[in-house]
Amino acid sequence: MNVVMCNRVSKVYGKKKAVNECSFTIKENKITGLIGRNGAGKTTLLKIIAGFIHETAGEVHVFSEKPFNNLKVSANRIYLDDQINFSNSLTLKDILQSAGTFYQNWDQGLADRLFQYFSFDPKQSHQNLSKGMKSTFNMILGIAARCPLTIFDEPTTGMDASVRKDFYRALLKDYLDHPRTIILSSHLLNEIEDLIEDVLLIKDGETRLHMSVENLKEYAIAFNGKTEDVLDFVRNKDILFQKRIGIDHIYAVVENHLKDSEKENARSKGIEIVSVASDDLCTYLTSKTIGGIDDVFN
Ligand SMILES: Nc1ncnc2c1ncn2[C@@H]1O[C@H](COP(=O)(O)OP(=O)(O)OP(=O)(O)O)[C@@H](O)[C@H]1O
Repeated sequence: MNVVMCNRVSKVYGKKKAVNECSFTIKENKITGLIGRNGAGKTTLLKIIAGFIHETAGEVHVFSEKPFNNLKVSANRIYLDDQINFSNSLTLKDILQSAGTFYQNWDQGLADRLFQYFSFDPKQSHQNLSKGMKSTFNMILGIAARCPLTIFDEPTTGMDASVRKDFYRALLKDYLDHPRTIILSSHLLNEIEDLIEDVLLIKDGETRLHMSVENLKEYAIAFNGKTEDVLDFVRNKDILFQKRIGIDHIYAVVENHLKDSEKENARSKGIEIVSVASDDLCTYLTSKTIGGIDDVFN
């Protein structure tokens, strides 16, 4: 079953198209990583899916309903980001307790154990938490709520490395016992690569790619060798990224549609064929130029 369906969804703020005709579906009980650069439209897209803001054009369905101001959708999803605010009169313990009355699948025992593990003070107010501690507290809410649709918008903002690791591990462990549909946005694929099943990559508000992490690993291939030989070899191919190495060498990345015979041909010319890390590939696919920052200096 599709939990999220977006068909040519756009969101315009004044003259800015934050989301531009995005189309994709997210199936039930999958963890999807929404990856994109700063300003790519991740938050806008997630807020549309959560039902906080209305799309300008296109069609969005969440649990087969239009999400904006929809009770069924809001009862079945949780959206967490670092902007979340709670009343100052509530302590952290109060917030956890009231969450239990709000979310049908709430696991108070798990929330309490995570709360203790991360050494929170039950009497503290949410407002006075540090940035990283706010994110950690949000994580507890997001995991213990066990909502059928769980949306984390850049959940690890401010977290230190060990808390980040703990977060991903806790989320994965709980997901394996209680599968649900989870969307996590991030700038960095490598951090969440082991956790997610699918990658939804957006660039300038448009869907650039939507596929499994497994397929993403095979999506591109790189050639490393003498500039003349490599450029000759990739002449009729779309170059996703290229970088000059030294005086007469180049590294060029193209989509991986190569036949074995072509690979052999490249090798026979002394060109090295190397795989491309998924994280690097996402950077190349969302870059404004095929040379990246080097183009500024060339
Ligand atoms: N309320 C708003 N009014 C005007 N422009 C907005 C508004 N919200 C977002 N934008 C613009 O829409 C674009 C997409 O913003 P969005 O916050 O969705 O990106 P993002 O991918 O989440 O970015 P980041 O990774 O930096 O948080 C940006 O150019 C941003 O300036």
